[in-house]
Amino acid sequence: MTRIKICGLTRPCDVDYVNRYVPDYCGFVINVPRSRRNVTPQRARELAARLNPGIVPVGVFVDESQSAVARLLNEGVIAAAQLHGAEDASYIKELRRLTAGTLIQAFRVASPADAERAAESLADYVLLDSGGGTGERFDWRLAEGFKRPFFLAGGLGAENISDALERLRPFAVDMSSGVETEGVKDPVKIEAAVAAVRRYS
Ligand SMILES: O=C(O)c1ccccc1NCC(=O)[C@H](O)[C@H](O)COP(=O)(O)O
Repeated sequence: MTRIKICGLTRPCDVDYVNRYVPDYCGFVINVPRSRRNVTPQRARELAARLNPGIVPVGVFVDESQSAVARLLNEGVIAAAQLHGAEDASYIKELRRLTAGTLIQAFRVASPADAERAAESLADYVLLDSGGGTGERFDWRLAEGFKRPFFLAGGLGAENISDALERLRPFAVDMSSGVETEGVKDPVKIEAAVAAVRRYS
């Protein structure tokens, strides 16, 4: 069954929405001030404490120090870290030394070389994306036949999910903009997106 991640939760009611529709993962964008979905580590703690224990909390980071990422993993605030910056193999090796948490490395896929780099990642999973929370799709032809389990992200929502699953067979789909209305999470869109994945699976 294809896993589902709903990313970019910022408010207690967003957590209530995912608790209601139960995706497999949810994401908090932590310490990324340029993001409108940014939350502080303390806010992430409060939101994660409200989360259904059956949903895996993921921290989304951009070039955060390994010690700060490991602290949130080792405290159990998050169970996985999604790395969305320029983190390289040495960064991941050091992070692995500090924590046993699951690591997801995000790649912006704009060329075949990007997909090749992603395939070599030392992380547990890779996430193929157009950017980070942009609501835009990348050229899916670049992910056809991708050789390891991956999260598919970028411009996904209830309307294009079955096409994505049919073509690319990802391990998981990750949605943020596509389950928002006027910049905030929309429970009707979350319900529709989760149902679309479950229906297909
Ligand atoms: O959401 C953000 O603002 C963000 C900022 C910086 C790095 C990552 C960010 N988001 C990651 C995600 O929300 C998802 O992994 C993915 O990019 C979803 O994108 P989309 O559904 O296209 O909004």
